[in-house]
Amino acid sequence: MSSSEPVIDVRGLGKRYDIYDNPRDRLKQLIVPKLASLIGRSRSTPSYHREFWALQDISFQVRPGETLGIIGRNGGGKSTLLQILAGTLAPTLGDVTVKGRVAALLELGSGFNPDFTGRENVLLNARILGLSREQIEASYDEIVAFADIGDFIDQPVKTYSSGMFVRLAFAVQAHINASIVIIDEALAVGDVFFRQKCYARLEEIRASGAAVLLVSHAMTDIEQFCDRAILLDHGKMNFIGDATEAAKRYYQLHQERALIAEKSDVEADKRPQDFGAGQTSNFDHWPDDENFIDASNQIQIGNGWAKCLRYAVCDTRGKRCASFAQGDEAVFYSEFITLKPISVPLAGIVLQNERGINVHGKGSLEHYAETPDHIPAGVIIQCRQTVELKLELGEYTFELGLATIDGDTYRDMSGLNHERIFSRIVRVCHLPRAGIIAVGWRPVHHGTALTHHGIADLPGTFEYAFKTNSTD
Ligand SMILES: Nc1ncnc2c1ncn2[C@@H]1O[C@H](COP(=O)(O)OP(=O)(O)OP(=O)(O)O)[C@@H](O)[C@H]1O
Repeated sequence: MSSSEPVIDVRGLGKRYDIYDNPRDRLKQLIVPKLASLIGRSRSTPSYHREFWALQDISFQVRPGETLGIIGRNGGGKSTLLQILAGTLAPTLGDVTVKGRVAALLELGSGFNPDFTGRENVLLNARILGLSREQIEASYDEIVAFADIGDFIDQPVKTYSSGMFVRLAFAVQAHINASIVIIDEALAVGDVFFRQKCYARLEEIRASGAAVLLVSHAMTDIEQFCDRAILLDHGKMNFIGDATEAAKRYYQLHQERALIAEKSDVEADKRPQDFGAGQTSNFDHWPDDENFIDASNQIQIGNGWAKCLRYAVCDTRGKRCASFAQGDEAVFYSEFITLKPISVPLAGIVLQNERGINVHGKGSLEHYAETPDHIPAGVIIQCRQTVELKLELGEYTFELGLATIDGDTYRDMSGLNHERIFSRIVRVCHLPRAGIIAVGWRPVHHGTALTHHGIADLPGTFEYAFKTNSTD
């Protein structure tokens, strides 16, 4: 198979479910048409169900070595699509071509027999998945080592914890030399060490030329692991393309839904506060115009409530700067204008390294910045954010964004968990490719040139104590 030939080819896929309000209707639907045809009245048979299209007009291709993310809000159709690709569900419309052996990490361990030992299940499962006796023998030790469940391998799997069960099931699927690997949130289970191991293994599988399909609600996984992603919304393909872009659109979609609820919060009768109209800036220092980048030439993804006017990255003297020494302070300035009234503004930046990994994302929310609860339309929001660049040497791209959240949530944040807060945030304006900064060596007179090794310099302490060894 040439590397450009797709291993998955989906064209015009549709999946319809027939919804019955009660079991009696289901029975009627089964019997009445048959009776009607017996008495020659099949044309006027009533229908006892509603049609629901879980997937509509889905078309895409996946090539060997590619990782495709599938994202979407709950009920978007992700699992339905994966089940069709895995062959456990039939499509209603369209053509689905899947070439090669499929490892489906959907309901992990569903093929295991609870009374058999782990060892027996591995052998049985691998056989069912199409491995020959020789292939099983060749990979058996690797599977057991990967699962890392110790002596439990010789115990019946009904005695396993759910974590052990998943580890073993994942281990089998990850070693069957599949040409397509389908994963539905399977990696959300297990501890962080096991997840890291799973991702490392998936990288190997992908490097060996297999195609990987990954469903996840964790956009960081999608952005870091996938080349492209499909965004499903109510069963339709809202977007297919670059994974980072898909993740952004996922959030945007999320906000557009939250927007309706949010709008009622921001009432026109809320009196605008004094926003210092006519002043150049409320800050003691604001860089001169020549330091700013005009944001109207930049890509801005937004919901129309505000737009970014301009921004600047400066050194501590307020001069435009794109190249810093490790540990220097960078100052990010930005100006947004509100086009509609918004609640509490949440502005911030995200720094990504050369591998596209978010190494730092922070803003007014995490800094608990002082802000009014309501900002009317027509106000220029000025932001100044400092970041100590205690980072690995290298180039970093930065993103800028403005979001909003209702005042009650902002004030009650300490009592709410992250998910709760996050679900109430409406993303207003986002500049995904605002610019690049470089972090280089710090010229040193004494001490070490590098402040740390690795991506981040984490706050911490180190102490020594010395004592004489009294046994000598
Ligand atoms: N057997 C079924 N009968 C009727 N409707 C169904 C059936 N299975 C799924 N659906 C509906 O199809 C839609 C898509 O479901 P699916 O499970 O594929 O979504 P999903 O994107 O995987 O959601 P989640 O993120 O919550 O897992 C949902 O509205 C769901 O209620």
